[in-house]
Amino acid sequence: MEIVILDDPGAIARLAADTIAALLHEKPAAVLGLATGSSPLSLYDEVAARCARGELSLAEARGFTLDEYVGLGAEHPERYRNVIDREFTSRVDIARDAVHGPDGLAEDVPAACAAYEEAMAEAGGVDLQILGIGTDGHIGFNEPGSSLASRTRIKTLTRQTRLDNARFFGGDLDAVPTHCLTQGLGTIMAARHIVLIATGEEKARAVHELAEGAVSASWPATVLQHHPHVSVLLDDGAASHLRMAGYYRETYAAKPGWQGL
Ligand SMILES: N[C@@H]1[C@@H](O)[C@H](O)[C@@H](COP(=O)(O)O)O[C@@H]1O
Repeated sequence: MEIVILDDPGAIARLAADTIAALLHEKPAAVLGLATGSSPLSLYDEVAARCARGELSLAEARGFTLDEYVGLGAEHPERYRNVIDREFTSRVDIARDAVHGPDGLAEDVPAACAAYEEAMAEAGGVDLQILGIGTDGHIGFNEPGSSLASRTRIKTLTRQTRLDNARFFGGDLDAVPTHCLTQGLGTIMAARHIVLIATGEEKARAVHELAEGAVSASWPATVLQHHPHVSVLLDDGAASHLRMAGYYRETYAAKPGWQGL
């Protein structure tokens, strides 16, 4: 796991966008794993700006989102399918039908989850997975207690996650769905490269557990310690509980500029 601490949020977005650009240069039809939440927004802005300037094309790329609320109507602005269209798909040149997400309105939920796993496998798996992290250490919507080997399935959201996400629902906790479909931890672990972005002090405890805690379902993101290629991009606030912050800073500062994540 490589920990990169950058004070400037723009630098985090540029570094993550450089990583996407390098991948697309090698493999124009790359499969991107897309995350919702506020953490990747400046990255999506950066990718959209590069596409607008003609520096980057996602015309052949494909995308799979991590998760989806259960039961939000097709037109609901917070339905993750709509969020990802608004924040990403509609702003870059990726084909709209090349971006997929779990079906939160499916009648047969287990079948929809299995179909989603199959679609990802058929696409050849995710090349680069963008991740955020919840304050309780969840990734996707894999709440504490999630099996480290889990695959796409229905989950009950914790009260903490619903409280955290109430800001997207006008501050109304009751408006936040109670259930979601999410790629499992095992599904996320199958991605070839994972770039996790966390900013702000409210993420500091979760980031400490992710990088320096014991691997445990109590802090689901700790499963990433078993992944061979994870890049964790942090600002000072999110890095503020890291015991080894000085070491991570020195290590990254000494890294040759040509070497990507
Ligand atoms: N399902 C999403 C996660 O994918 C995201 O990482 C997390 C953190 O969100 P934010 O980036 O807004 O802090 O929130 C939600 O629960």
